[in-house]
Amino acid sequence: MKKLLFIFNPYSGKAQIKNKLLEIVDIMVKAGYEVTIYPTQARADALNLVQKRAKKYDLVVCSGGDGTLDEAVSGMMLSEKKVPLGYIPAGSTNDFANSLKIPKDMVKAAKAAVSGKKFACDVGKFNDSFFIYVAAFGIFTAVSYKTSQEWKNILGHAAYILEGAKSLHEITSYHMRVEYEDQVIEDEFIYGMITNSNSVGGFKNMTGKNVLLDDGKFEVTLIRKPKNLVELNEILASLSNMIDDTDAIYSFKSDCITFYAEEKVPWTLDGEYGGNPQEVKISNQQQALEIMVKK
Ligand SMILES: Nc1ncnc2c1ncn2[C@@H]1O[C@H](COP(=O)(O)OP(=O)(O)OP(=O)(O)O)[C@@H](O)[C@H]1O
Repeated sequence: MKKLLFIFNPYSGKAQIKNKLLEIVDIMVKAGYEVTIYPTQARADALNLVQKRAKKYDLVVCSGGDGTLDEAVSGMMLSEKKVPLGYIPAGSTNDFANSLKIPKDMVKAAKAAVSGKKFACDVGKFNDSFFIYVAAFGIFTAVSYKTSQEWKNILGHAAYILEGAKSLHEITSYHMRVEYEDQVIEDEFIYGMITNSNSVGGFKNMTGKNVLLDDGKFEVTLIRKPKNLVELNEILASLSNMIDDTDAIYSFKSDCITFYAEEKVPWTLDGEYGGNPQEVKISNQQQALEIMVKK
């Protein structure tokens, strides 16, 4: 009999899994799986369990928010043997599920997890950690460490922080040297985002056009510290129109990018705190993970 490991965060979102659990497990069993069920008990549980146990199963399905998905992906990347991963979204924003066209409805997502098709998805490696759709630092991220609910307000927050700064010197920025392919950029940055997703913070097209999740490339957006009020206004205008029409925003695609900062910089990985390294190497592990999506 095929074996399925089902890991869910019972508290994700509004704990809506409580009303769906029976139906979800029934779908798994009807699809021919013997199911092991594990409600996460603490942070890092999903990561450790997937890393240690995935190899004994034919399929791993996780349910929760971005944090749980990130842990399952990281666990799978560290597992001796990778097996396909299904995802039943239960968090608040679920940018990545939208990008992959994984249904928002938990029951439909469960069906896709057990009888959908495999999609070989790119995974981001961030020093020794992993992310599935976004690694970011800077002004937008400070608020988003807590819950991804707050991602929804990132643009509002950015505008607030930028506009609220009495002088440009008040905006926190990081001096960094950024290297990718044969390019080097050295500047003061207020924000950086490396993504593999069509939407971030619930905003579609925020990450650029023609985004593919299996092309081995990230979309990179870096915002330089504005030099004067004119530039600040250009940045705000670009952000609110979601179009890049200012020199203060660098945007490009790359498969490998290195950041050297003069100080420690706090990052988020998939909306969760990702540590504060001074040096970061981010590389795209092309099609490293099979994710179950709707047929
Ligand atoms: N039993 C638990 N007690 C405390 N924390 C947990 C537990 N189970 C999981 N976690 C941790 O909670 C964090 C957030 O979980 P998750 O992303 O699934 O939910 P969420 O925050 O409600 O979703 P979203 O961020 O999309 O709104 C994860 O890092 C996860 O490791």
